[in-house]
Amino acid sequence: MPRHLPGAHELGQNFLRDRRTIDRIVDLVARADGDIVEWGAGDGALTLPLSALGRPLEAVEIDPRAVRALTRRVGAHVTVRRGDILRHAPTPGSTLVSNLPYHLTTPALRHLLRSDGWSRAVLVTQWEVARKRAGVGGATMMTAQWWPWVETTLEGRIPASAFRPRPAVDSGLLLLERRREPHLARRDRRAYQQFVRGVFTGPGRGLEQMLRRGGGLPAGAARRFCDRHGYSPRTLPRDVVLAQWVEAFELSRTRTG
Ligand SMILES: C[S@@+](CC[C@H](N)C(=O)[O-])C[C@H]1O[C@@H](n2cnc3c(N)ncnc32)[C@H](O)[C@@H]1O
Repeated sequence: MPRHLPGAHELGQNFLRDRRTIDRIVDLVARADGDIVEWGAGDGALTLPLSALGRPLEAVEIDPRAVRALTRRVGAHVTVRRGDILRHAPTPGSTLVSNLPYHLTTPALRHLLRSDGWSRAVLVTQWEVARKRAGVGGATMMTAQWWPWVETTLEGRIPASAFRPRPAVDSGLLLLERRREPHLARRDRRAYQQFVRGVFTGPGRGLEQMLRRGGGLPAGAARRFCDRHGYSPRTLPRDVVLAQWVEAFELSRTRTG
């Protein structure tokens, strides 16, 4: 019996067909040196223009038909590998590029953030995801958890008409850069991320209560923190900006009322 191969839709195969968008992505990648890693190469819409930069390029793709076809079209400095992006570790110092398959956006972002190798990432995601990840109109828990180490910038909107087949929604172009000078030490990452999770998921109606009950801040410290930054009882964790997350985390560790 033939082995089942997932169809184009199941694999999130919405290929980029817009020259200007492809050029913008290549331009963002060209601003840094080092190896390039592409997650989800598909038919090479990005792989081939990226390969013209002449840098070592590793392209990972799960669809064996696409891997075979693309392998025939690239030069010796490009490796096309069949693999799962959720298990792939980008090489140290690399720039990671991906027009992410829609159905894997969140796990792929999580996997990317937990991988230590890459230094920048240029990503295409659904528009709403891109806005949220960049903290536009409020930060998500994942954004806040990685903010001290990774800067995320929304580089623009990509119309649905730039893809084939055409998806239901527009996309966004995201640039993630690992900070050269992080706002917290690497050794604090686990504790900081647990603190942010505690505040986001903590019981309470507004930030002050959530800082106390979810983040463990003494009552007086939580109140003074909110007063100092003009946070009202209706302020939510998503309204807190990077510098104040770091400050609240430091306060949670001093634990003086
Ligand atoms: C949105 S398409 C992008 C294709 C191409 N890079 C482009 O921009 O036109 C996503 C690609 O990821 C591939 N893909 C889906 N799931 C994958 C996985 N778990 N690991 C590797 N590639 C995957 C799909 O087969 C598809 O080629």
